[in-house]
Amino acid sequence: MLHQFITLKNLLSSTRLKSTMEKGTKPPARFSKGLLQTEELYNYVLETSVYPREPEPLREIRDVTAAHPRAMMSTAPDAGQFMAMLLKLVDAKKTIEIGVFTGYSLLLTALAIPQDGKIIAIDMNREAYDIGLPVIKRAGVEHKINFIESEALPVLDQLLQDSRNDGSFDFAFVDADKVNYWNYHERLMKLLKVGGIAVYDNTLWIGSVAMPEDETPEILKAGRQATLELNKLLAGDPRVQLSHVPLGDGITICRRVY
Ligand SMILES: C[S@@+](CC[C@H](N)C(=O)[O-])C[C@H]1O[C@@H](n2cnc3c(N)ncnc32)[C@H](O)[C@@H]1O
Ligand SMILES: O=c1cc(-c2ccc(O)cc2)oc2c(O)c(O)ccc12
Repeated sequence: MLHQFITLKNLLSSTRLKSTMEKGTKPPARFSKGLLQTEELYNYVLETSVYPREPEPLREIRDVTAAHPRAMMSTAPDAGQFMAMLLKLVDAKKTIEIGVFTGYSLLLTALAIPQDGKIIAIDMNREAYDIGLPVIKRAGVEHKINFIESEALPVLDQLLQDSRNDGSFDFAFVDADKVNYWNYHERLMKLLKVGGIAVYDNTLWIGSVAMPEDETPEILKAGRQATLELNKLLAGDPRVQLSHVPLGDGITICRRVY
């Protein structure tokens, strides 16, 4: 499906962009490649500031993921670099991740937290995780990870059954089914400590949030609607300080304030 998204996106933008340019008008921003002005600019950021500083195990996990038909689902390396910064800034020790896939974001988290740090990593499908696991093992951080193969909501509800988990997490990363992000947020607002951080991925949903509904490719519509609703709810949530950052596919940082 992801493959379809990307192909569709590229197809759509290149054909529409071409016809717009043939008419001699400036292409509207929604047709630009990626979230930056040009693909070249994005590559400049990656080549200058991201790849040279990317830890070797993360490069390896990108390599082993590259052959996967849904490889583009991995967290973007620039967004990952920013997450590693946040993890260090809040001195995160106890974290939770929803949506593991082959483990790029999981490994960057495991590398950023201390030796005795812990990550509860939830994914309903273990198959992709097993592709990245040898890299995680070689990096010497597997002992920090508790991988749970499950739908995420029941796991969060189970954690909330134990009052010792209330306000105990430093950091959460959500990168799974868009329709449930608000359900995850409601639970994370109890599990995170005050000052803890939740990061939501894909909050610009491949640029579709700024497309008119009737110009949005069918395949993006459900995710676009869910993301539009989530973004509105998060922006109006007084429990969090928020920053909507245009890295990768858009990430929204929420810091619990009470
Ligand atoms: C975008 S990928 C995660 C990418 C990952 N963060 C990375 O950096 O490679 C989304 C993952 O969420 C998982 N997922 C989707 N819906 C889920 C749900 N309801 N509960 C748990 N996992 C889910 C999928 O199986 C998939 O592996
Ligand atoms: O179809 C996608 C695409 C992405 C994506 C796009 C651009 C980036 O810089 C990073 C990621 O992410 C997805 C995702 O997280 C998901 O759960 C499903 C589909 C896609």
